[in-house]
Amino acid sequence: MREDVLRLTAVSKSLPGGRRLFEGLDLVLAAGEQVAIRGESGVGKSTLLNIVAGLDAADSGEIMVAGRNLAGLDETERTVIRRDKIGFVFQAFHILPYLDLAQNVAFPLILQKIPRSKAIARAGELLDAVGLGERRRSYPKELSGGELQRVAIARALVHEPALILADEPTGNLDPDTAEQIMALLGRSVKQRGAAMLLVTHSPTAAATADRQLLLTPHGLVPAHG
Ligand SMILES: Nc1ncnc2c1ncn2[C@@H]1O[C@H](COP(=O)(O)OP(=O)(O)OP(=O)(O)O)[C@@H](O)[C@H]1O
Repeated sequence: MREDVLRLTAVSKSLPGGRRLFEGLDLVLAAGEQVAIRGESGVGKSTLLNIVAGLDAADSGEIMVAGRNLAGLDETERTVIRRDKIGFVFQAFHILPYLDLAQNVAFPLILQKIPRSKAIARAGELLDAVGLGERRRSYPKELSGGELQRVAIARALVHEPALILADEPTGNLDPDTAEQIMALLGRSVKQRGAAMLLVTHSPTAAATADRQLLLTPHGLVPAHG
């Protein structure tokens, strides 16, 4: 039996001032599964993604990513999990301005010490998949917000991560491009037996997931439409 890609057990988080964001949160993502999380602005959706990524700490509870318990790891080991197992599509794109698009997309592979020519070739394939293959030698400042979003998606998929964390991945995209991007993310998840945790306010993007959940201060509850 395959292990779950992500398992959260009784995760709680309060803000520095003491306000409790969420309490006793449980969630399991099986291989091949896409889960959308919705919820009011400020309820803690982005914070939850940061906790799963090991970029923020929960107050209590257990977070298992690809069979590894984040709490049992030191910062170096957490960095390796982030680098090898997770693909990020976050609101701040973190696209590096001094690298061209192919170099940006290849970056996760370069960090894994994949030979440069192979990494750049693979980045080109991903840029083709998001419709930016012709722009591979362009620099980020020459791109629109929606194009940068697509570069971030190509980079999130290039190293075939077990877990994709996506925060409003279609936020800057027109409806047609958004649909194509969600289909690309979905295919990538299903074909490889990866999993995706998607945070979005968009009912259309959320509807592409296998399950929709609502984040509330009392935990995650099933959401509909
Ligand atoms: N470092 C911090 N210190 C204090 N408060 C913080 C910090 N980071 C986030 N917050 C607060 O935590 C709450 C949850 O923020 P978060 O970004 O997780 O919400 P969200 O559900 O993703 O919201 P949105 O839908 O608007 O993006 C907000 O009230 C925010 O102001």
